[in-house]
Amino acid sequence: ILPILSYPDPRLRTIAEPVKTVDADIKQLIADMIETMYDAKGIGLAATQVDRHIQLIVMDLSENNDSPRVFINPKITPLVEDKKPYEEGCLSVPDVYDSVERPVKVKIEALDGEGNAFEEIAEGLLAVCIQHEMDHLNGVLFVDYLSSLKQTRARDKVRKYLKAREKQLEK
Ligand SMILES: O=C(O)C[C@@H](Cc1ccccc1)[C@H](O)SCc1ccccc1
Ligand SMILES: [Zn+2]
Repeated sequence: ILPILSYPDPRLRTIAEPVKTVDADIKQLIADMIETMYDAKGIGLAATQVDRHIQLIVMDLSENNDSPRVFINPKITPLVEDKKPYEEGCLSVPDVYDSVERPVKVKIEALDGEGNAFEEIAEGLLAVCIQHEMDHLNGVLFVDYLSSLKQTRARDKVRKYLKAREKQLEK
């Protein structure tokens, strides 16, 4: 299980580098990130969130959490102007949820966990999640789209959440 960076940690603002070769190290990181994502009850996780600054995203939108997906060096192209709001959360901004508007349909071009290139049209939750994760690789958090008042409240909420969790762990 890898530690997940929490907002407003500046390392979350790092721009991720492209992956050159999908070697054994990358495959180990993929396995570790998938385990970390399941443990944290997330449906997506970007390498940035575990302080590894490479263009790697893992995701599992399935019911029984048994079909993980890997996106390496992903490129996203919005296919429609139409945007829709979605109540987003983030494993790096625990206990904060708010509405974010994003294009409803995007094209994804990426490499899979074996390094093979693929292309996919995404709508619905996959479109929301891949754009949320892509933001992480570009040092962007969903709270950046909210008002400064909401960002202040988010910082306070995360601080309180982490303090409470610390106390809990000390017992
Ligand atoms: O922190 C992350 O990047 C993982 C997010 C991905 C996500 C954010 C917004 C909308 C969809 C996915 C976590 O999975 S947040 C927890 C969660 C779980 C189920 C549905 C939505 C959010
Ligand atoms: Zn997130």
